[in-house]
Amino acid sequence: MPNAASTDRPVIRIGTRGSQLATTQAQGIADRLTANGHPAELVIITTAGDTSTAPVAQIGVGVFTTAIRTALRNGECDVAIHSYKDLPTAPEADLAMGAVPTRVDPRDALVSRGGLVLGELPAGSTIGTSSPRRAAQLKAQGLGLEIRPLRGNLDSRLGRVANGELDAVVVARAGLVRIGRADEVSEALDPTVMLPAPAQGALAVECLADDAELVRILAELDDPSTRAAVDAERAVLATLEAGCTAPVGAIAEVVDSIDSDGRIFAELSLRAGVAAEDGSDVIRASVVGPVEKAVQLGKDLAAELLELGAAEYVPKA
Ligand SMILES: NCc1[nH]cc(CCC(=O)O)c1CC(=O)O
Repeated sequence: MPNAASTDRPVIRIGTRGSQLATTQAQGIADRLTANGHPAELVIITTAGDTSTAPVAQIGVGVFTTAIRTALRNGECDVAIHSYKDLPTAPEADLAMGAVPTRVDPRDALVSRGGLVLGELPAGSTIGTSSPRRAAQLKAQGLGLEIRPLRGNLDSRLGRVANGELDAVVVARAGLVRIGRADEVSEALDPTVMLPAPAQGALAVECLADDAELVRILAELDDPSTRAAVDAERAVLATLEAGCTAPVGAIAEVVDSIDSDGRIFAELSLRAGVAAEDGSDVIRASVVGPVEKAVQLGKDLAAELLELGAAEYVPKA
């Protein structure tokens, strides 16, 4: 039975990429909307990122997201779902971030043949990633690993370990969780070793800003803690004027703090870093502050990174 929030609106059409990962995460949102009394279905949209296997650094910003936003603006769908980390940081005045649902594990994951953890991989092991952020942080570990390019869907990336082409790959753990393959993770990489991409593991659920009814419906799916964390992480990226392929990592979490009277209150803990592409240096900084100051915390932390020399390692977006 539809609940009190139900409306007479036609079925909500959710635009998503067609990969197994994308459709799984979009179906999760469709199911939640339907359960809330707002029937929803998926509309598959092909993006430049799906039709090219060139490194994202070459195809450019927005490869996975532009086509979905265009479909939203053209009325081919009512809602656009993106992996939040794929979204450019530039604001879009005609679009609303209707919901940032509770994120899954933001960490990167090592998937290696034989289940070896990072510290067990022998020097000379080949490790697949086309992400400058992952490559730089792996090189900074000084383990003598050989970085190899890696694109394609999750299934084909993992396949290159299984078929012996590579000794290991690094991918977002969230992707593996969403497609039900978290058991293949050899090691969830701690952020002190590998800072994840800003917004990794989070979804962006957008609609047109002037669709007030849909803005209200989507708000039911919002997780304010995830939204604050992602806002802080992306403020770091935006302030550094770095693109999604820059060697910039950031992770924020809402944590419990305790005041001088012993009262527990929520704060936002934010860590971020910028790595030299060759792994010769990683500049890191961290801050803890009010959750409602998420964006300012991110801006301030980026300013601190710049003071520490980050600009040298950040290619302009
Ligand atoms: N850049 C592609 C991309 N966009 C989102 C994810 C994973 C899931 C997520 O972070 O939400 C991936 C794959 C990866 O980085 O391994």
